[in-house]
Amino acid sequence: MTARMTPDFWAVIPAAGVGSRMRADRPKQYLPLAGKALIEHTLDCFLDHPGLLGLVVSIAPEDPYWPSLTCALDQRVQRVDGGAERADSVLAGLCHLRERGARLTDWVLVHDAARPNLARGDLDRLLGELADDPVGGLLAVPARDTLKRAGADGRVVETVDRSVIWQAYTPQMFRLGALLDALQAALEAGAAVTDEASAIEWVGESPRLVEGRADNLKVTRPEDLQWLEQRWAR
Ligand SMILES: Nc1ccn([C@@H]2O[C@H](COP(=O)(O)OP(=O)(O)OP(=O)(O)O)[C@@H](O)[C@H]2O)c(=O)n1
Ligand SMILES: C[C@](O)(CO)[C@H](O)COP(=O)(O)O
Repeated sequence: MTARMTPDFWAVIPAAGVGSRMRADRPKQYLPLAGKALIEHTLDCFLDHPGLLGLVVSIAPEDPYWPSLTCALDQRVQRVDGGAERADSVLAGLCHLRERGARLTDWVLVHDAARPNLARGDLDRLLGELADDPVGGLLAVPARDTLKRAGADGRVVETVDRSVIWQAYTPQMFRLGALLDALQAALEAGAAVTDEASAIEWVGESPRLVEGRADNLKVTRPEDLQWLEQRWAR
């Protein structure tokens, strides 16, 4: 812990996806956004933070784009080969941290390469609110709209109680040892692990939800990138 009142941390950035829903000429993390590649904005959020101990980015093995980026030369950034699924890419990053001497009790923040609009205030709130938490947790956004459960015929079955529904965002913050163990166990059991919290839940723990900004969106479809471009151009 430093005098900043937020704990020091490692970052793991899964960036080995192909971005199929984006339908672009390259993986979405390399598409241009406000003068540089989208992933460079994502990494800047962490590289600008004084509590960062180091950052591991999981990149597809044959990826031709990563080596040409300026951030690939930063001494604090290490590259590992990502895997077939997001969870495999995260696990590769965590294993690398462990092999390089990170302690099992160290905090690790996992953040999608495809979320370039993480606000410093959200990052600090996550770090500050979870600093003494026994489990860890994640940025999340409360459901805003009325929610419907759909039947196979495309008709409404019921209206869902939205007061207990949150959308899971990243970063997600857990102790290295706890996340490694949970992710390995969940993957070996074939459990669905779409985020880090799912793995922690799978071993019976309950991650804490820390409310974040809705504009920390994951660039998934072309309109998401257009929205960010317009917003950043203002
Ligand atoms: N095998 C994979 C798959 C995804 N990711 C990363 O996980 C994040 C969130 O995944 P998603 O938005 O689903 O990205 P893609 O898998 O690239 O997108 P799509 O599902 O549209 O192909 C992204 O930063 C992506 O690069 C990864 O590191 N390794
Ligand atoms: C981890 C995540 O960002 C939480 O919302 C999200 O689940 C990753 O995207 P995917 O489409 O599930 O791979």
